[in-house]
Amino acid sequence: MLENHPFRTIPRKTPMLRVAVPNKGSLSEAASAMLSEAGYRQRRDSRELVMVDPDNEIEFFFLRPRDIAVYVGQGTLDVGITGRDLLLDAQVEAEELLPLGFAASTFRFAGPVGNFSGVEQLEGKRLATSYDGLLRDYLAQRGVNAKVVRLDGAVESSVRLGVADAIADVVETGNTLKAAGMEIFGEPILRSEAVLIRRTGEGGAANGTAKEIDVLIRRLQGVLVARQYVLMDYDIRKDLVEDAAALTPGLESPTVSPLRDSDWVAVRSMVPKKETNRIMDELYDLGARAILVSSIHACRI
Ligand SMILES: Nc1ncnc2c1ncn2[C@@H]1O[C@H](COP(=O)(O)OP(=O)(O)OP(=O)(O)O)[C@@H](O)[C@H]1O
Ligand SMILES: O=P(O)(O)OC[C@H]1O[C@H](OP(=O)(O)OP(=O)(O)O)[C@H](O)[C@@H]1O
Ligand SMILES: [Mg+2]
Repeated sequence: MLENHPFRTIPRKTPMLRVAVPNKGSLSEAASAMLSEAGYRQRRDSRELVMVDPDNEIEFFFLRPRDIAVYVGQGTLDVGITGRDLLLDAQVEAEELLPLGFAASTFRFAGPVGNFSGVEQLEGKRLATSYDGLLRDYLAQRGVNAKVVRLDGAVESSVRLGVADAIADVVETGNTLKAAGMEIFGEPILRSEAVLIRRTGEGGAANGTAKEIDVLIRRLQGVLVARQYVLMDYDIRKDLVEDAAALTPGLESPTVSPLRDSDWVAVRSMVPKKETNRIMDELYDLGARAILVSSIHACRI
């Protein structure tokens, strides 16, 4: 009866790794893009609920990002990609394995312009949020008693509509808050980004998938490094090589190779992508020439 059902499990000797991937929202596209870059097959049609990658012995389940921590926490799925804020909000037995460097946001308090300046002013107030678990924990830690109003979305409208005095919500650019006549106050409750998660403790890799999880982590780390670093090559006079190496220390140590002109050497090093131009300028000022930058397509560190 289950033969053609999308959730049928294919009988196998060793269990496949079961991975939860966001099917919609802010995390979805970037998560699938990262998995593709890491060499995994991803769905072509956004209505697909499950997809097997037989070459890598992995099954991907496309689920709501908010639900992913629940499936992983219960051990139904081995690992998943979700937001750190969603993981903490779910209050389940799952932990972060690897930050993934996309969908960065902060979770913050905000109120009508001029109304609040600190968390202590929230005592006895009504706070609207979609992340009530996260917010209740934070308020309890700080000993603030406030009424938490749980809403599904468009939280910025809740104050104007009279159901709350202030809000706690995801802030990326701050444009949504500004448009609603609100401003942030207090320290950020949390800094979030997409993360790879796994069930906490003993049950972490209960069904013999520890090796596949390690491979997945290493591949994702490879993508992160390839995205964050470039390869820099340059020629420099031998007596300046120590100064140059200080500018381009690389991950372990730069490669220094001899040149036909024995007064000069060629140096190759990995450099943080964001600092490429500053480092090129400084190397040039030092006397380096033929400075070349190339992107890293893939790597294992
Ligand atoms: N600008 C943003 N808006 C919402 N969530 C964001 C944003 N930037 C990053 N995120 C992260 O995305 C995750 C929320 O994803 P989710 O799919 O639930 O929300 P969404 O993008 O608001 O989708 P939807 O409202 O369509 O359900 C959280 O981890 C959040 O921190
Ligand atoms: O700081 P910004 O760049 O403006 O982004 C943050 C806003 O984006 C999200 O809302 P979304 O559009 O997902 O609507 P929702 O609140 O209904 O989920 C989030 O809940 C904030 O409202
Ligand atoms: Mg939303």
